[in-house]
Amino acid sequence: MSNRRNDSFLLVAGVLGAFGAGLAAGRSIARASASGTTDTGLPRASLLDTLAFGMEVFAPLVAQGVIIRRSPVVAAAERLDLDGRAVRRMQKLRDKYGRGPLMLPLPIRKQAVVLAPEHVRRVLDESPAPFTAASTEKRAALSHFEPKGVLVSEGAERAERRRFNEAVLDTANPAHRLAGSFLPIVEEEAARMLTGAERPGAVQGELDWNTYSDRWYRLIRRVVLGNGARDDHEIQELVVRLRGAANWAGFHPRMRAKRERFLARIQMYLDRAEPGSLAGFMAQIPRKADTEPRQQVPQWLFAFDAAVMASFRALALLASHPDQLQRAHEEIAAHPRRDALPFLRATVLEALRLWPTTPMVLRQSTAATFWENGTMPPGTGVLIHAPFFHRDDRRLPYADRFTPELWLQEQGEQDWPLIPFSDGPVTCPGRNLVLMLTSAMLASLLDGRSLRLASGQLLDPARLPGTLDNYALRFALGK
Ligand code: HEM
Repeated sequence: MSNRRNDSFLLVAGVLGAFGAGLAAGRSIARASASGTTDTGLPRASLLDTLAFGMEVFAPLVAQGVIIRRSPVVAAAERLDLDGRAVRRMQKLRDKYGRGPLMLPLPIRKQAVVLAPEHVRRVLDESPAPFTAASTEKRAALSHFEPKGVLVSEGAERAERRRFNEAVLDTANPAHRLAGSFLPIVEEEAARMLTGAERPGAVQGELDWNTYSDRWYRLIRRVVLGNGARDDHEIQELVVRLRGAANWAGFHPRMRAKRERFLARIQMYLDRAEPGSLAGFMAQIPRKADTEPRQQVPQWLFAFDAAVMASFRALALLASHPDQLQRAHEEIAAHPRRDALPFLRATVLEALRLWPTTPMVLRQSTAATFWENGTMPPGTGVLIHAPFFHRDDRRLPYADRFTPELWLQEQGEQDWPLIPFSDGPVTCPGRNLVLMLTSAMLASLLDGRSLRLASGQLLDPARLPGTLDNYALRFALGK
């Protein structure tokens, strides 16, 4: 553990060092144009503001782990309120520079930060062209395990892989057409979580992160690859190792042998095509030469992590809001079928709004783009900081409160942009599947049971924390 902690602190120092060095090298460039606007009219951040952005917004997110979270850094982020500070820094940048997009004077890269809600909408609506999701840093990270995944694909290949993902994940359908196979798996794994029977040392009736996530990973392998993969710990270890490397993007050597072993194992399950799993369903979906089915699967295995985190945090929200917990119990009693639980879905969405699991939505412009106040050159990285738009207390009266109603009614312009699953043509195609499984999991755990936060103080409903360390949460569930 202490090695992991040292690693984490080294990483923070490294990220800050790299950002600082880049800035130092770029000093001369910035001096040449210190007027606060670029040659093409967009506002340009001062060196000090760029450094503050690097230290308070960018570095904490990279240090917490973009592809796989580093738990000790998440704990430190909660203690130091790093995500809250990041939002306040973004507010200061908006106060000073207006609507943006704000260009950062980095020597190594053209980089913009989005400051206005309508610009978020534009960038997401105009993806993947001229704002490609396959940005340089995303390609560097994801090529460790899925170089042909849809998220890092372009042009006709992207269109085909997107079609394939949407078909297998049944994107448009609130209840996946394999709900009849998936929901009993949720029920079974929830029951095992509750007994904790197979984990030595686990306390009966108490649910900690290790028990919760172990059972979820088993559930995910069953849903994605089939029951035969339930205890395939090797594939789990491979995905964790490869994602660990991906956190370092291009700075970590490629582990080609591991990647091949991982993809070959996925292929084995796809060949087996177990009925009732996504692997089985996939076998019925037409494909073309460049679909690359097995390279779409790693994203499904790893993106479920966010669902595990969000649903555990959703439990913390319910435990801290007795009226809402009562409402959850009423919904569960009234809906014995677990494929339509709007309030519990809204609770998971709120956990994702309050603590977004994709805090940085990244794009890169493929052509010059024209804005009210200037032109952004092609090849510019565009960063949308989701927590700023989700938790901006100057704009949103509910910024720091649990507000499930937001997701139960039609969202208004004033709520835009709440983008836990992104939006536009690159929006997450797994959204409905995730919401179905997580809400069913919450229902199975809470059905007829009381819920208490056993790991510490309740959350303050008037001011929810900027970071919530999911790894430290523990719940008592009783009859
Ligand atoms: C709570 C859980 C999840 C959250 C919050 C989430 C969020 C996101 C976000 C924000 C993006 C867009 C990234 C970008 O714009 O750059 C995305 C993309 C994607 N997600 Fe999810 N995701 C989740 C779970 C899943 C699951 C379980 C699957 C599959 C089973 C999945 C499949 C995908 C795929 C394939 C893409 C790429 C879409 C494309 O490039 O067109 N996600 N997700």
